[in-house]
Amino acid sequence: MSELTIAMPKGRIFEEAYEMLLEAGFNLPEEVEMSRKLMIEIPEEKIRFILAKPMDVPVYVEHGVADIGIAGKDVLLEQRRSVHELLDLKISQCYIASAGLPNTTMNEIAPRIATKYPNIAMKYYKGLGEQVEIIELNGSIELAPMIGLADRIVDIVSTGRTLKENGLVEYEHITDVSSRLIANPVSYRMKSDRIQDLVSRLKKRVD
Ligand SMILES: Nc1ncnc2c1ncn2[C@@H]1O[C@H](COP(=O)(O)OP(=O)(O)OP(=O)(O)O)[C@@H](O)[C@H]1O
Ligand SMILES: O=P(O)(O)OC[C@H]1O[C@H](OP(=O)(O)OP(=O)(O)O)[C@H](O)[C@@H]1O
Repeated sequence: MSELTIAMPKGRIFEEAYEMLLEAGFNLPEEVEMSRKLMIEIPEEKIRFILAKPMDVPVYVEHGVADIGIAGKDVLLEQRRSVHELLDLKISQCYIASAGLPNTTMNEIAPRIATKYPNIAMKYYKGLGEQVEIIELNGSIELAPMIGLADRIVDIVSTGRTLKENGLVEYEHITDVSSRLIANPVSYRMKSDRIQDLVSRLKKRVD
């Protein structure tokens, strides 16, 4: 049996993904959840986990240092890396929307859009025929319209609480997001038995 390296995102996806793997019958020690280690070997399962920033998971998978990984659709749409998307795990469900201060129209000449997703935002507004200036931020995106940095934000919405508590309203729903199982194309061919086994076990948890 070949060894499988799985890139897991730290942060909010981790817990749900870890639960799914447990439910799918993988014998994972609690250590994976609790420790600060970034690489964890599970010899009995011939699995090695690497714990990465969510935005970096597709990088490890594209380069083949991880055979498979778990990544948000937002990250996949933003980065468009050469990886196979194998399964919608239907966890960490949310969506990407545009939002801003209530009752405001966008500045007609090059409206400013603050976002962590410059490619998704650019593509969206281009599709609407609007020329925009993208202001890239790394977090706390909702601040941008509040302090006059941008006319709109393009960001993740889940419960809507962050928008509400900051006096913003949603304007357009752009796309739905959930976490996906992704694979390196070469690993997918070379380790197809192991990867197919993982996919079918996880699929049972999703359906
Ligand atoms: N509020 C949310 N509710 C549900 N899923 C979310 C939410 N925000 C983000 N996600 C999904 O979870 C993924 C990881 O989000 P997380 O906040 O853990 O990462 P991050 O913001 O990139 O990391 P960090 O906060 O460490 O910089 C996102 O790529 C997205 O798919
Ligand atoms: O609709 P809600 O349930 O309020 O969730 C949406 C918020 O969650 C994410 O932020 P995160 O918590 O990752 O913080 P960040 O600002 O550092 O990205 C996202 O960027 C929104 O700000």
